[in-house]
Amino acid sequence: MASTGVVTVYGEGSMTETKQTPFSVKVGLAQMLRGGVIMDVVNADQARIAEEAGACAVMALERVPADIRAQGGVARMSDPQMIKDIKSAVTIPVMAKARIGHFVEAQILESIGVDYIDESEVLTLADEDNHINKHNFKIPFVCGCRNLGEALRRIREGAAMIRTKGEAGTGNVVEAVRHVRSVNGAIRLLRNMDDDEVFAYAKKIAAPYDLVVQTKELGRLPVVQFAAGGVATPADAALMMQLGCDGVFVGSGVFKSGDPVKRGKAIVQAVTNYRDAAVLAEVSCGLGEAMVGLNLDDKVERFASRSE
Ligand SMILES: O=C(CO)[C@H](O)[C@H](O)COP(=O)(O)O
Repeated sequence: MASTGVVTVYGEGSMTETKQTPFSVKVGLAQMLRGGVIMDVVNADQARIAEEAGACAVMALERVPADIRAQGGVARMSDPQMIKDIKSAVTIPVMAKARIGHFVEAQILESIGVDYIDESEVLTLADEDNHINKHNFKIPFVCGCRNLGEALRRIREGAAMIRTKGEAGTGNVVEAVRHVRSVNGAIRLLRNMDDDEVFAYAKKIAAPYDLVVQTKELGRLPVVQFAAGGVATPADAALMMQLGCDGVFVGSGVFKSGDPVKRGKAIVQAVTNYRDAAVLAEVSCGLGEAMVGLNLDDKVERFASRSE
């Protein structure tokens, strides 16, 4: 995780090859984001704020998750022109979201030159059974997960980067913590498992056996693992890092707060200095209003459960 040095690139020989770009190259590209913050932005001005704050990449989408929750309706891929405007406004990588299973949205995003595609449960599902075959694309994909089995299923489909899902748009970090602990706790169990037990464990978590073995050997996922969904403060971001993530996605937490410029910078500083409580205290001072946030009772829709 963040403290374990360089991630081994597993790909050739052990995972399905893409038709266009070796899987290991996509995994390597995603590794370049380690230690960074990826910020959701909905226009070029926000993208400039994110870059200025030190974000390692931006996620272009038409509504931050808190607004998707509040406004409802079908959430789809953003207007390609808006994404192009964001691409022209910044020098850092630009990600964009496609609906789960909507490989044509992904084809469009690839054709306009986005750097990464997020196949995201934050958008409305396009296919209830199938995710995109990500090996058919030359750019890397990031996908969400709640547990180890889900992470490895996405990697088998070609995801070069994993983010734990959390509950996007709630400003509540509890689900993000649950999902990071679930993935990393399962990896700790796996690490201590007898080799003979791995066959049954792979079946139990519905994950490809060879990827389970690789994860056991590495003691971590074979791709970068970011946290997402509900991170709203510098302390939340540092918590994700101390729990073993490689970086953090922040959406609503920045641009639904009282002072996005200040909070964005503070969250980036917190991820860089995640073990330094004095720095965390300093950057947490005077940030203005945090996003209001939601307590997760039964009435709150769980985006994280939309896919397995
Ligand atoms: O959808 C995302 C990643 O795919 C968002 O970047 C992330 O989940 C943002 O969530 P929040 O608005 O709660 O910070």
